[in-house]
Amino acid sequence: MGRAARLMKDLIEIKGVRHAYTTKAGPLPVLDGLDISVPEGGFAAVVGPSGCGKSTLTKLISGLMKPREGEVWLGGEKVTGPRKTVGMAFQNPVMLEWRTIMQNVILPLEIVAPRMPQAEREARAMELLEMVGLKGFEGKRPSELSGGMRQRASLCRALVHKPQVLIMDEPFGALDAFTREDLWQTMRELRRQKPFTCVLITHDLRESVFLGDQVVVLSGRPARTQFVLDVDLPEDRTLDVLFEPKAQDMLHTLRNQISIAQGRDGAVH
Ligand SMILES: Nc1ncnc2c1ncn2[C@@H]1O[C@H](COP(=O)(O)OP(=O)(O)OP(=O)(O)O)[C@@H](O)[C@H]1O
Repeated sequence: MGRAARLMKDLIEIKGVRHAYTTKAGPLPVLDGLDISVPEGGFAAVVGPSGCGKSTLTKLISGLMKPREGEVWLGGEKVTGPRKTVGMAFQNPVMLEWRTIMQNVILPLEIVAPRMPQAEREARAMELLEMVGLKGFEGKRPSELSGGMRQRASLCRALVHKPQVLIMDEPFGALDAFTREDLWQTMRELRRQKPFTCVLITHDLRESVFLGDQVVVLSGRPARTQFVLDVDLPEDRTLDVLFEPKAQDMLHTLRNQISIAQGRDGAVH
């Protein structure tokens, strides 16, 4: 975790979480002993084998589901239901085509702050749209934007109500490599300008190291916290950092941990 984050209290605490889904074939254990702490302003990237329970984890943090065992705490309060203080972004940003980009971005404010004047809502949205490079596109319809631009707009929408926590489930997974790297930099810039606490689910180890200040590796299903990597890289990192030996070592360690999680022998394959 970063130096600033290290000094602060934990905003997200996941303690001994176990969860199983009820299926026709009986209970399907998905999480089996998850412990994750994210300090205020921290960024946890979560990686793990396919189907190990990463999306389930996002639902537990956001309060959309309750764990069968264990506890999830957010800002000193136990999570027992959906929270207004959480923002979410997914792989496929669902934008309403009959609304403009501006109208899509202010949507969460219409729900969580119904009495906020429209001008204030739009000012907040505009500030974010400018920060992600979408100034001038606020009047367009979602279909008039590229996939990367839609994902930028979706990040603005996830942040417009100033959530305590941003939860992202594979938000850059469907983008081409260059657009993805652009968005990584946008993410870091957004956090530099307006700090927030973040949990990112990803399959991309480079992304986890570039964006995270800790990388949590989950084991295969039922998942437990297998390994936590402290990403001790400069706060003002650029993409070049990924080519440096320190980052390469981290990527190598993570690759080995994923192999272990997949039930292999720990060697790089
Ligand atoms: N509502 C549900 N009912 C029953 N089983 C479910 C339900 N939701 C998820 N599962 C199962 O739980 C397991 C974990 O699902 P989850 O989506 O959390 O994994 P994941 O790690 O996010 O997957 P991926 O890496 O493929 O995106 C999967 O085997 C999935 O089929």
